[in-house]
Order: sequence, then structure tokens, then C-alpha cells
Amino acid sequence: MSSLKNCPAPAKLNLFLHVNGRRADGYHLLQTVFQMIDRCDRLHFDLRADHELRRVNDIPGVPQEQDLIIRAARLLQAEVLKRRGALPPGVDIGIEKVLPMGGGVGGGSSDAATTLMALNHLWQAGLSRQELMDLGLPLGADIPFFIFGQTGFAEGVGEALQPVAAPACWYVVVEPGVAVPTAKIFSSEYLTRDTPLVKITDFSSHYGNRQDNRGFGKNDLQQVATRLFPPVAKAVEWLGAYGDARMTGSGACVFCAFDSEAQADAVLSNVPAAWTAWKAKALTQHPIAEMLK
Ligand SMILES: C[C@@](CO)(OP(=O)(O)O)[C@H](O)COP(=O)(O)OP(=O)(O)OC[C@H]1O[C@@H](n2ccc(N)nc2=O)[C@H](O)[C@@H]1O
Ligand SMILES: Nc1ncnc2c1ncn2[C@@H]1O[C@H](COP(=O)(O)OP(=O)(O)O)[C@@H](O)[C@H]1O
Repeated sequence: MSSLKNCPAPAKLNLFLHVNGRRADGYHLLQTVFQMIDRCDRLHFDLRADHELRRVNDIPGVPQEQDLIIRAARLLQAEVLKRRGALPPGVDIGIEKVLPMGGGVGGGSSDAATTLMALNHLWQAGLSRQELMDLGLPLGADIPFFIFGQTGFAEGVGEALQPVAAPACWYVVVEPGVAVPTAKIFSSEYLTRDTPLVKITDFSSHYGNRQDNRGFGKNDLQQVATRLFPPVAKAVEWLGAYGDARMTGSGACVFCAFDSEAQADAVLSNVPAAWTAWKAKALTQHPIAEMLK
């Protein structure tokens, strides 16, 4: 096999996100549930005759050397060199960017995770799922989750993952039109860092008995983001008229769950023209799994 086309890199939503403390190195300890949804970037991989790793199209504002796709590919290339004593073939990587950058839907991390899984397959590198998760973690805390590949309850900085059940629903996601820098939210004096730890069973039993769209827990980063970025507050207020609207990750995107696609469509038809908004279905498995069997 010399190429893999149309590899999906799905978005994630943080159904809740609690900040429970801070590590000695300044990183924050979290509890969150990661949910994949069927809105995706698309990546294309073509093996080359040499050993170069190239991104074959531009992403505005992201130079090739900083792109998480290229950085992930380099990490795996170095690992293969270490294990085999020889470099794997180079790769041309094409990316169709759909997911908003700095939106809290994990686009960059998901692109990196898809790159690690696709190249592990193309290069027949033989790394286990856990080895790929460990390799990706230093590049971004959301990367292990995408490789984990199913709805996950995460602890630590996001690397300690357990599978959980979550509702099969539709989400409406509003992009408030601002990019929120994650570091700015975590370093804010307004951030609370002392939410008590919850048990995984609290979350599972909540959704097992779900009667409506009201979610479990809260997003502790939301109070900071809405204070610093008023468009995020506006989106929470607007979508909140239809259910339990909340921000994902460090923002800026705001989402709300609906039981049916028709309900999501009805809400979308009312979205103010100035905003970008879309619907997406909850996924139980990473969509690349089928391609790599
Ligand atoms: C908040 C979450 C929730 O899923 O996702 P996003 O909203 O970015 O998608 C993640 O924890 C984002 O983790 P990650 O992707 O590694 O964050 P980065 O952008 O690399 O972090 C930028 C900076 O934020 C701070 N940071 C990040 C994560 C964390 N658990 N504690 C922190 O204090 C650190 O100062 C770090 O240098
Ligand atoms: N392939 C990539 N796609 C998107 N962003 C990338 C990529 N590689 C590096 N980045 C950088 O990572 C930052 C955060 O991107 P992203 O993961 O999309 O947002 P978030 O972490 O808020 O979900 C971007 O602003 C960009 O500078």
C-alpha cells in the first residue's frame, strides 16, 4: 500500500470539564468526558520515493514546521528509525481543514492523532495503541483521547482514559468567531482550580437516567472565557434558550445536545446570520478504525 486517502480527523466536545488542581509544573489536573462527533478534517497520505515529510497545502497561520501533523509524523519517523535502524519512506500529507482553529474542538490534536494512526499503518511500524498514545501526549493533551478512539472519561491532563457510555444524540455547535488561546484561559486569575473529584459512575449513572438535555457537571474554563471573550458569552446565552448550552474545552465553540436531527435543524434555522453554526452526530468509535482494519 502506498497511500491512504480521505482519512477522517473528527472534532471532540468536552461534555463537562472540571479543573481539580495544578501539577508542580503548572499544568492543570482535569476531569472531563471527551465525545467525538462526525464533523471532520480530512487527511491524505502518499508515500514518497525519498525520506522527506511534506505538507502539500497551506494552513493559514500555521507554518509547516509548527503543524502538529508534521510534528507527529516526525516523532513516529524517529521512533521507526530507533526500532528498525532505517528511516521509513517520506510522505506527502494533504489536509482539508474544516474544524475551526482555537475552537476547543481539538482539530490540531485530532489531525496529529490521525497522522500517527495512518502512518503507523502505512509504514507497518507496529506500535500498539498505548505506544501511539504515549508518543502523541507531549504534542497535545487531547491526542491520546483520539487514539483511544471511543467516548472517554479522562483524568490527569487528559491521558488517563476509561471508556464511558454517553447519549446517542445530535449536537448544534456555534462558532462565536473568536479564537481563544488555551494558555490565556489556564493562566487567568479568575480560573477556579478546586472542583471536587467526581467518580466515573457519577457520570455514567447520570446519563443512564437521562430524562432531558441537561448535562452533568460544568466547564470550569467557561466562566473565564466568557469574561475575556464577550462573543462566547453571547453564544452561550443564545444557544442556552434551547437547552443546556456550554463551551467545549478552552473555547470558543459552544454546543447543545438534542435528541433528534430534526430538533438540531430547527435550532440551526434560527441561528443569527453573523455566526457560523453546524450540527454533528455523536460518534461511539473513531471513524478511521474501519479504514485501518
Ligand atoms: C483544554 C483542552 C481540553 O480538552 O482542550 P482544547 O480546548 O485546547 O481543545 C486541553 O486540555 C488542552 O490541552 P493541550 O492541547 O495540551 O493544551 P495546549 O494548547 O498545548 O496548552 C497551552 C497551555 O495551556 C496550559 N495548560 C494546558 C492544559 C492543561 N491541562 N493545563 C494547562 O495549564 C499550559 O500553560 C499550556 O502551555
Ligand atoms: N494541523 C493543525 N490544525 C490546527 N491547528 C494547528 C495545527 N497544527 C498546529 N496548530 C496550532 O494549534 C492551535 C490550536 O489549534 P486547535 O487544536 O485547532 O484548537 P483547540 O486546541 O482550541 O481545539 C492553532 O491555533 C494552531 O496555531
